[in-house]
Amino acid sequence: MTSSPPALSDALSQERTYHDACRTALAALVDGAREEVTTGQDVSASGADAEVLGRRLRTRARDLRELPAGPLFFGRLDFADSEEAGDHAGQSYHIGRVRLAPDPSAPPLVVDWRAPVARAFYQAGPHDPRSVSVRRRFGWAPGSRGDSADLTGLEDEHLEEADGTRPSAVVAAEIERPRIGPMRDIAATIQPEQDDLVRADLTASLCVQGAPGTGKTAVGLHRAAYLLYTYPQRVRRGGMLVLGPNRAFLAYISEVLPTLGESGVRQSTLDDELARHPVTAWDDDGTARVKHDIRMAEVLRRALYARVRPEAAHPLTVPDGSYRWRVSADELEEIVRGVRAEEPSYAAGRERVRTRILHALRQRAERRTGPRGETWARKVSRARPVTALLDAVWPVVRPEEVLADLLADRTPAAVPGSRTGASSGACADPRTGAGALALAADGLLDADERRRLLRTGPARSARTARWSAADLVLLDELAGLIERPAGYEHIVVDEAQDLSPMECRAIARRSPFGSLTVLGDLAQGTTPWAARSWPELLRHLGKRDAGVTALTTGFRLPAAVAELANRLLPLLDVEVPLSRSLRRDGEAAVTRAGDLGAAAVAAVREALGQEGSVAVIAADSRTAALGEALAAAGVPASGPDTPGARVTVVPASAAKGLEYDHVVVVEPAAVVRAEERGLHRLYVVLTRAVSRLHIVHHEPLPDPLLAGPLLRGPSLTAGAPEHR
Ligand SMILES: Nc1ncnc2c1ncn2[C@@H]1O[C@H](COP(=O)(O)OP(=O)(O)OP(=O)(O)O)[C@@H](O)[C@H]1O
Repeated sequence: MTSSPPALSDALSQERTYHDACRTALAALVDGAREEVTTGQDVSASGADAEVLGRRLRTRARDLRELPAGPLFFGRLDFADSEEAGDHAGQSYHIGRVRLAPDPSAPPLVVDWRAPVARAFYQAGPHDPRSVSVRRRFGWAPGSRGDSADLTGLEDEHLEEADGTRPSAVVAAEIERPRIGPMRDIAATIQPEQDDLVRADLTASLCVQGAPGTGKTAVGLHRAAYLLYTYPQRVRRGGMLVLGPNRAFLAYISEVLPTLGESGVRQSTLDDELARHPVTAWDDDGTARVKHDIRMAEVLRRALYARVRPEAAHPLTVPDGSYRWRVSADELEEIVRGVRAEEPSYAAGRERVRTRILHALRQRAERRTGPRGETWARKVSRARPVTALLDAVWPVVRPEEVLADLLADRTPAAVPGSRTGASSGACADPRTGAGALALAADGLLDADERRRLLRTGPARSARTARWSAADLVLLDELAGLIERPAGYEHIVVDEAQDLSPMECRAIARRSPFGSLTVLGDLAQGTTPWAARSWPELLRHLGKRDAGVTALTTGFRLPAAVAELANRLLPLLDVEVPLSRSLRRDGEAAVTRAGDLGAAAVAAVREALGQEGSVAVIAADSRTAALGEALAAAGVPASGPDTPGARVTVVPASAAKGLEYDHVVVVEPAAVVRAEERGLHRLYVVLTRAVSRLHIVHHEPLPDPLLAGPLLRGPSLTAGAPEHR
C-alpha cells in the first residue's frame, strides 16, 4: 500500500536524510581504505605479509573507489516484532548493491542484497511473509548518480495484511524503462523464481531454459555475484568465468558485475578461450560439422595414443660409473603397456613411464651396491639412454603435430632404431599402409567424413599449418588430453544452446570439479550443431545431473512483438515451455517498400522521435549498405560493439543476447536465406525489441504467418496472454 501524501513526503525526507548519512559513511570508507593501504603495509610482520595485506587492502580500496556512482539502497525490510522474526524482530534493514557499515563491527547502514537476511526482500509475499511486516521499494530518478534528491518515491507493501500488496509500480517502471547503453543490473527487482536460481548452492550445476528476454543473462550474472559474495575464498581461489557468445555481447554485459561490486571476474567468449592461434583457415559447413561431432573426441584420443608404442621398446643400458644397468625390451614394453592401461594424461603418462624405468634401474643398482639417494635418482632418470627410450615409446608431442598429421593422414615421424623398424618421416603405417586418419577414424567416421577432414592444398607441417575455428576446438581437446587444464570453481555459460559437443567438452575440461550455470533457449539455436535437448548437452558438459529449470516470465518483449515473433515457433522444431509477457506497452509494424534503404532510414527517423536506443538489424551482407544509407541521410550509426550508441546497425549474426528499444528489421527473407538455421536466426532478430519492432521488407515475408494481422499496443495485454 502506498503511503498517503503527507506521510509520503515525511517518509521521503527521512529516507533522503538516511541516504545522506550513507553517502558520508561511504566517503569515509573510501578515505579510510586509502589510509589502510599505507599503514597496513608498514605494520606487517614481514615483507611477505606486507605484500599480501597490501594487495588485499589495495583491492578493497580500489573496489570502493570504483563503485559506479548511484543510489546506495533500493529497498527496505521492516521485520515484525514477533518471536518468529528471531534476531530480526522489530529491525529495519536498507538493502543495496553493496554492504555499507561505518566499521566492520558496527551494524550495517545498508545490507548487501546477497546477504541471507535480504532474501526476504525477493521472496516474501502475502502467502509467505517471512516475518516481514513492510517491504519498501524506492523510486530513483532515471540515471541517478546517487544524489539523495533523486529519491523521488517509495512504495510500501504491508505483507501481513490480506490486501497489502499489488503489482509494484517501481518494478513495472524498471522493466519498461528505455534501454540506452549497456545492460544494467536487476538487483532491485529480481523476481522470486529468478532469486531461487541466483541463490542456488555453489555445488549445484543449473541449466536454465528461457524464452527471449526472460532474464537468463541477468540471472547468470547475478548468480556469479552471489557466489562470489557467499563463497569468497573458494570462488576467488578456484576462479569464476563468464562465457558469452561474442564480443559485442560481452561489451553489452560488461558493466553489470562491477556495478554489483565485483570487478575481477573473467568475461570471455569460448572462441577467445581456445585461441591458441589466429583463425586463418575456413571450413565448409560439412567439414565443420564433422569436426564438431562428438566422435572426434575418440578419433583424437586414438590419434594421440597411437604415438605411444610399447612395441618400439629396445633394450636399455644405462652407464653408472663402472656399472652398466640393463632392462630388457620385454620388461620395458610391459611398463609402457601398464601405464597406458591406467589412462593418465599423456604428459603424466610419459613421466610415469620414466619413474617406473627408474624403479627398475634402482632395484638393479641397490641389489649390487646398496641404497641410492635422490641425486642419483635424478641423474639416472634424466640419463640420455632413458630419454631416448621414452622418445621411442612415449614421445613428447604438441597438439599441433598430432592434428596436422591427422588432417594430412600422415603417420608421425617414427624414431629410427626402434624394434618396429619404422623410419623417420614415414607417410603411412608400414604394417598396414594406413595413415593417421585412417587408423584413428576406423569404425568411427565413414569414407565421406574422412574425406571432408582431409586437408587439401600443399602439405603443411605443424609449424606452418593454418587453423580454422573448428581446428582450434580440436587442438584444445588434444591439449587437454596431453595435460589436463586447471579448472574453474564456477563457469556461467550463456547462449549454451549453440555449443557443439566438442565445444561442450572444452568447457567440461575447465570444470572437472566445479559447477556450471548453463543458460539458453533451444529456439534460438543457430549453429548447425545447436542443441535440440538439454540433457544431451549437459551430458557433453559433464554435468548430467544438472536440473533444468524454465524461466517463463518475459521482461523484454511487449506482447505485440512477442506475438509476432512467436508465429515462427511452430516452424523451429524444438520443444520449449510457454512464457508470459509482463510488458503492457509496445508495438509491432510491418511495411512493404520498394526502396529498402529509404524505408529503413524512414523507420529509424520515426524511432528517433521517441526515447531509447534504435537498431537496424539485417542479413550480414546488407549491413554495410544500410550503414551508408543512414550516413548519407545524416543519421550516423555505430556497430554493435558500442553499447551506448543511439543508432546501431547490427548484422543478424551478432544480434544474439542484445536488446534495443526500437528495432528495425530489414528484409527478413534475406536473414533466413543466409544460413541453414535462418528461421532460428530470424526468431533471434525479431526478439531484440524492448518497445517497438518495425519490419521493412520488399521480398515476400519468409513465412505467411508473419504477414497475418498484427496485434496492436496495449489492447494486447488484457489477461497477460500466454504466447508460447
Ligand atoms: N527481474 C527483472 N527486473 C527488471 N528487469 C529484468 C528482470 N529480469 C530481466 N530483466 C530485463 O529484461 C531484459 C532481458 O533480460 P536478459 O537479457 O537477461 O534475458 P535473456 O533471457 O538472456 O534474453 P535472450 O535469450 O534474448 O538473450 C534485460 O533488459 C533485463 O535487464
